[in-house]
Amino acid sequence: MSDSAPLVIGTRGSALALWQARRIQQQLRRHDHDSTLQRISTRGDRVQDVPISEIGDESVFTKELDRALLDGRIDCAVHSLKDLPSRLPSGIVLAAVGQRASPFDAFVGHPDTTTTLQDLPQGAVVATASLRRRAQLLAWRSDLTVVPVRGNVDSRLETLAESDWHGMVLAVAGLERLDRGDVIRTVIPHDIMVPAVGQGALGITCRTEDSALRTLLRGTVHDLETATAVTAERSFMKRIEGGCQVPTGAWARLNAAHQLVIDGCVAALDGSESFRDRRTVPLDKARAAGSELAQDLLDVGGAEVLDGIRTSEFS
Ligand SMILES: NCc1[nH]cc(CCC(=O)O)c1CC(=O)O
Repeated sequence: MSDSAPLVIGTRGSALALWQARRIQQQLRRHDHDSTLQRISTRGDRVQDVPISEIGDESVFTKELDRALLDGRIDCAVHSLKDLPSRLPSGIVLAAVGQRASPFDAFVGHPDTTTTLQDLPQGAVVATASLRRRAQLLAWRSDLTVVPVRGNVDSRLETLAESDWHGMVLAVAGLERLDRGDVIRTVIPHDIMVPAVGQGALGITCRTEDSALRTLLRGTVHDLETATAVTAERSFMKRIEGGCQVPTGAWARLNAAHQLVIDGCVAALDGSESFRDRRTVPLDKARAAGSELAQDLLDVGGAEVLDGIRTSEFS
């Protein structure tokens, strides 16, 4: 990084990714740092017809950006934190975490209906390719039918409009960033659906050795409260081993007493078993709380459920 040259920010090319990268660009500009965007397509963008969990690669949305960082083609990369694997490649660091928008999932009803999540008819069809969303929907209502859908947010909404499904689940944050908050029928309460690790937050990666840039990002786009919460969530995910590949979720936040509260969930794919728990700890115990909560859920039966899923799908 030189003082005069604008920073080169790497981003995927989807509307959501570009919105997020521009948001970081604006924040840097407020601190007098100019930057340019470099669009980089990832395997996750190119393979649109296969559920992410079936690609079987945690870094499906990040590998090409990592390559560009290590090759020096970009200085930093902006990601949905949800899409960042718990272990980053050697030489790359999560330098800063941007302020979180809503962490929750949204129920989006078919445009020809007015149904909310709570009054879905018996046997209703809901689309999502996320194992976490699927498992928790079925744990809540075993009569629902869950069908897969992929593609970026706009194409999924089009697919829903043309389908005979009752609705679909998408992240509140992505819909609101794309100015499509109007399609949200129900913000799904966390007692029905624990959000994905990192959902609603942005992660900015750079080269580990680029200490000047790391300091700059910490001083400009980093949000401490979000960082504390996602530290706990990512430590949960590390202990569970597997982000989008397994049906788990974790959501951490600060309470009024300034403690960290983390909810975690591990569920069977068909919703027949579901394990949930919560921990409340001092802020300096965020990392430990995440992995201890994960360990508890594994111990009470989660490990068995996850082992069954891993061997049946990937062997
Ligand atoms: N898996 C794709 C993805 N990655 C981040 C978001 C939304 C924004 C966010 O969670 O920060 C989405 C879309 C969705 O899950 O509906």
